[in-house]
Amino acid sequence: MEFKLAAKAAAAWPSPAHALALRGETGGSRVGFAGFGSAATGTKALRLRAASNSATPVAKEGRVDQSETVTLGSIRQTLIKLEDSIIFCLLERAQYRYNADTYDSSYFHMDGFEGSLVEYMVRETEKLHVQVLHPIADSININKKIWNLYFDELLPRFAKEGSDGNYGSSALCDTSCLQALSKRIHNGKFVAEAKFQQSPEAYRLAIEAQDPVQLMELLTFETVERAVEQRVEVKAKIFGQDVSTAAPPARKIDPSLVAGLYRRIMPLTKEVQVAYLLGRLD
Ligand SMILES: O=C(O)C(=O)C[C@]1(C(=O)O)C=C[C@@H](O)C=C1
Repeated sequence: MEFKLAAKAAAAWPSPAHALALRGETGGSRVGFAGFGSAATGTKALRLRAASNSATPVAKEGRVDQSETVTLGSIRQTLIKLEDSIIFCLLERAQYRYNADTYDSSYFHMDGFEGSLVEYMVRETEKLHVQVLHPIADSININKKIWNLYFDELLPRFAKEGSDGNYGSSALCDTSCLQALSKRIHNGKFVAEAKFQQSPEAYRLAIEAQDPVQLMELLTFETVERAVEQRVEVKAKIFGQDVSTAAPPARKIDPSLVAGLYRRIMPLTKEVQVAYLLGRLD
């Protein structure tokens, strides 16, 4: 499968020379990366074999949480904590080179599995989570877009070119990054539930009209978004500072990349919110 960079993203981030290496290597869409899994250490010619490790389904309860735990304030605090998780995941991955073989299915062999090491790792670490939301939440999953965002737009911009042989570690870090991004973006379901509970009448009209544009206007807070961008850039500067170097300190990752990433994350979080709200009265 071949992917194209979104024009918006290309404007936000410079295109690296090795981005082209991604074409055709990241086509996995059979993913849902909510869980966490085991590590594998790579070698140049990957001939990895592992026991099948399917996640055990967890019973789901399709009920709406009407308690005070779903408040906009508390969910925004969760989103702020997830910023740290995302930045630390990116910093972990940035210590390895791009390692193209991690994404090349011809370098990875597993009986009964067609795909790359990273696709295998993500699939095997997948888990189901219990939710306390309206049942519509279960049908909303934009992991394919998150996969494309990470592998097409983000990773080639922050991973150094070339290979260092750490394919398993790279795949493990990629899996953690995808999980953190997925968790953050799908938390939009909780944000939307909190907003609905806070102003049910305003949202009810837009939901009954099945009007995604009006819903998008209602749930958007530009000042909050600008504050998020500024905060994550500052965090990336501080967390990614290499203290072993003399002034000016070297950065393990370009802080503007993280701000750029959030300019892509927030619209996806809002997309999840709109999808949730459109089905909220079903
Ligand atoms: O804080 C909110 O109200 C959110 O909906 C979250 C979020 C975000 O993704 O950070 C998304 C939309 C808003 O415009 C502001 C911020």
